[in-house]
Amino acid sequence: MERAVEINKLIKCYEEEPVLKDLELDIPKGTIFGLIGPNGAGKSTHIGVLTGLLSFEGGDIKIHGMELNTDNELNIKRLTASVLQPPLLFEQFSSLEFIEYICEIYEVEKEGLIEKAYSLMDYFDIKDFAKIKVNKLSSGSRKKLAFVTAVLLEPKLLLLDEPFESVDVISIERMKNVIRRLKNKGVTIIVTSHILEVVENLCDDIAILHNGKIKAYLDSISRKELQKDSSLHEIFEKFVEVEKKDQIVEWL
Ligand SMILES: Nc1ncnc2c1ncn2[C@@H]1O[C@H](COP(=O)(O)OP(=O)(O)OP(=O)(O)O)[C@@H](O)[C@H]1O
Repeated sequence: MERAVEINKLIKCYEEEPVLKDLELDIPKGTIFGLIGPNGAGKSTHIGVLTGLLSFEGGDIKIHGMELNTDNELNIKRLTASVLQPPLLFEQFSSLEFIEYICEIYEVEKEGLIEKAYSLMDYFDIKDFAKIKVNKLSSGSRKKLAFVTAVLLEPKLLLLDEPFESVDVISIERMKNVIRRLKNKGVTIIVTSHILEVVENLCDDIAILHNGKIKAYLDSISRKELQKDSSLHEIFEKFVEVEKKDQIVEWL
């Protein structure tokens, strides 16, 4: 099976403190891949490294067979789009100006772009904000604007860091519909989320990240086997070795 992402012995440190530790991970092309893990596990760091925004100290990463380094940076950027947490937006632009600006940088075909942008904004109920400055948007609308922009870039690899956070249930369903549509077109989608129900129902493969390493990689076959007896929640608890706390704090 062809790989969208191949990660070999990845080390990422903040101030010499390792956060990702010899991380190994291969993600097949055309899958919706869910990365889950407790707070501070390193999920956003992992996404940041894949976008090229964060440097790393050791190991190697290949995206569509290309080594992630300065030589290939531009080619890899052309393949990928991302929604970061918090989303990276330009505050003084209107929503539509932001979309147009990012699409111009990515050299997206101009013909029909505005129509496409309006139809996606309409689908996510943010069309009325097209001429409104980004700094006036609610956090859910900011997420949706970042998502719409990323989709308009027509990436082969879409990196989504907590795309559903702050987003209402109707729009979460619509985001899932768009993600599935992209998968059917051959796009690989990497998504982090704390909402296990969404991950469970959306993703093909799921990996559990804990203490800077992949503790479990659940593909469709191992998921079927494991989920015969346990929920994803239980599997998560097992792999992140959740400390049992039977009592709530005494003073409460
Ligand atoms: N810029 C930074 N400088 C120093 N340490 C950082 C920085 N960013 C993240 N960290 C640390 O790296 C670790 C991993 O953080 P990261 O945000 O990647 O985790 P996460 O799994 O995305 O967490 P969450 O689920 O809470 O969003 C944490 O211990 C965090 O404190």
